[in-house]
Amino acid sequence: MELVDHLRDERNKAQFDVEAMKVVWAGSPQELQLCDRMANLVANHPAFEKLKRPMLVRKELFKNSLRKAAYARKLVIDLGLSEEEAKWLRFYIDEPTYPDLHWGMFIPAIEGQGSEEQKEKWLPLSRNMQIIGCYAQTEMGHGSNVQGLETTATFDAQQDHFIIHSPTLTSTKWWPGGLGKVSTHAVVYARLIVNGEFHGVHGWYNYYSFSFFLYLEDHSPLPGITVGDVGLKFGNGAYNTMDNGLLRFHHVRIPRNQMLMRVSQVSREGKYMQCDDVPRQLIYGTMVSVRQTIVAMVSRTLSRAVCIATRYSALRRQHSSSSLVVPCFLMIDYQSQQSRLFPLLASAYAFKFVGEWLKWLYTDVKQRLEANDFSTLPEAHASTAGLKSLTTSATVDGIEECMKLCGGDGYLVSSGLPELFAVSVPACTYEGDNTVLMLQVARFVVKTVSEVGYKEPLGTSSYIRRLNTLLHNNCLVQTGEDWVKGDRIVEAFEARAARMAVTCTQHLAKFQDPEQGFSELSADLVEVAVAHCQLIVVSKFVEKLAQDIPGKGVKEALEVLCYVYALFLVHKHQGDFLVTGYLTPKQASLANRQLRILYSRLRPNAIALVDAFNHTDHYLSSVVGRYDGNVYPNLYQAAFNDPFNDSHVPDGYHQYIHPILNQTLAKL
Ligand SMILES: Cc1cc2nc3c(=O)[nH]c(=O)nc-3n(C[C@H](O)[C@H](O)[C@H](O)COP(=O)(O)OP(=O)(O)OC[C@H]3O[C@@H](n4cnc5c(N)ncnc54)[C@H](O)[C@@H]3O)c2cc1C
Repeated sequence: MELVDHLRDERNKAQFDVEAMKVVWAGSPQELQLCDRMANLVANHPAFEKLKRPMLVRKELFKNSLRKAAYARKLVIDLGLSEEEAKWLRFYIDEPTYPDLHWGMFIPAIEGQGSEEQKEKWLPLSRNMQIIGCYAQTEMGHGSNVQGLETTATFDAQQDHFIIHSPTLTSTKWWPGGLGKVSTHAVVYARLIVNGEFHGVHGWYNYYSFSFFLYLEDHSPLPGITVGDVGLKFGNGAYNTMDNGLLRFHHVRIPRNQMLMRVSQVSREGKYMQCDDVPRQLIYGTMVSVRQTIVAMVSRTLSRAVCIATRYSALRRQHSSSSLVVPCFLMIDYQSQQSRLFPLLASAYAFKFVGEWLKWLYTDVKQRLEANDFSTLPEAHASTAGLKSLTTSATVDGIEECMKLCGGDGYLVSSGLPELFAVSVPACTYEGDNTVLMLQVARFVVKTVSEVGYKEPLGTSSYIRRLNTLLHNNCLVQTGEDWVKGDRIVEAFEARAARMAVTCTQHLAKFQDPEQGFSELSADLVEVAVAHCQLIVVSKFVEKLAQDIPGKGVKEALEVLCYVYALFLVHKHQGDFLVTGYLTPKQASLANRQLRILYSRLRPNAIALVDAFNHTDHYLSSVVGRYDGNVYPNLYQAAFNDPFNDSHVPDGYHQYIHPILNQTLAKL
């Protein structure tokens, strides 16, 4: 049968070289090739089928995910895949499972916090997956409040052991992925008690981590350990493939050398020592690394939702208001649809580029830390925390919007969007609750503002050096075209962020107790942090455009996306820009008018821009987002693929419907 491309006309409208844009999106020709290879390896392997996943009950679902993880491991071994290739293989399998935590948290924790000897012992075992580990920090009563962690590790000098104990119900380790059923080992965070003295109660990095066995040979828990799964989570399929666990200790003894001892140690005699040559700040480096990975991945998640909604919008026809009989309008041609969809398309690209920059930042910070230079650490920490928060929140909201953009069919599991939403929501919570992270960013920004004059702001906060100019010079825009200039846009975001930060800093100064002030103004402080982070995203997009970008029309298409992203934010947050006095109402309205012009320039490129994400149909797993656009026959078929349609007579029909029809309910 001849394959028909229902989106061919849309693809023909593209004004840029899609293959060149694929390279820009992937980061390099090598990355494109790598991702393409791994995506197709997964798409063509029967073990990684995923359409039935939302129909499975938890136990079947979990077994299915274990099967996939085993096949993935087998492929890694059989094909001799590198760690980088294996990472992309797992990504395209598209199912949260224990290896995510094993590779993403357990191994980095040992690498970052284990002594050389411990690394030599545990890393080969971990990398061969002869042991499987998880990362157990959160407790039932203490998530964001890491200072409150209650699990204790008491040193027993006589036996050269630590005794790990959960003194209260609220000290139960709660949520760690991979812990519930699979992990043989855990890195557990606990308060260290040596000679009756607590060590480290002043911050999360003062907690101590221990890596040890949880199970006996037959996979029954070691004596004193209670372990299990926290229970069913939101959504069908979604994050339920992961065994997020609970863990309690009843005076569990582990050898002293199970404490991760790179940063501090306890000697055989029970002497606690900080290792002077290894800075504790190194642990921040791990956080920066994990969060920058989240930002890198989340742009792909948003791109996936946007790809589905854009393709469906470019296929589905509606009636025009003048003719209610002849369907003529494509959904994508409604201005209102464009004003909801195109900013999300632009956001996916914006987040991709800021993710690339974060990757660079992490490498830079790592090199500096190794050379004992901590000068950029606070700024790097604030940037990664803030961008993790900003991008994951926007992505989750964006997926929900994409669902609505597809109308009723977006709500069907077969659209791929409900499960994508359900699996993505927790990214707003894990690795730091997004609001709590924004408050940390706000602290950093306010501190930077208050130190102006005697401490030089660095990197992404260097705009604060020009505080005077930013506070007093208002926007110079006179025409709509004035809005599509990179330096003007960046200056607008700088002025807004600087003015909001200064106002908040002044309000905080009125409080005698700074912490009380911080608490009372926390809602405003979050907005300061959002303004600071949006400035980072906008300025990194503008910086990207200053680079040499090959390919016919590619740079021009990206310019449109950049200004759509920025002007959409100006429009959405125009209250900030107006209240701070930087913009006049006329300038705000010019921005909005220019945004509409940009939407019309983006329109012909819309399908090509989502094709440039290079997503396979397997990865999208969406009937309405298929590459060929052949939606309706497949949507119809998907309904009949649901086992619920196996029979016309559902279970319970005779028992509960007949009595109503036959008027025999009295016998029920
Ligand atoms: C799917 C999933 C996987 C996870 N995986 C792991 C894992 O592998 N290992 C692990 O150790 N943990 C894991 N976690 C736990 C996760 O790290 C915590 O859920 C997270 O730190 C938030 O803590 P919490 O749930 O206690 O929420 P809370 O901290 O209780 O937050 C609840 C609400 O209070 C607000 N809030 C909290 N503190 C403040 C404050 N100071 N100021 C203002 N508002 C505040 C928050 O914004 C939020 O709205 C996972 C969680 C999920 C959902």
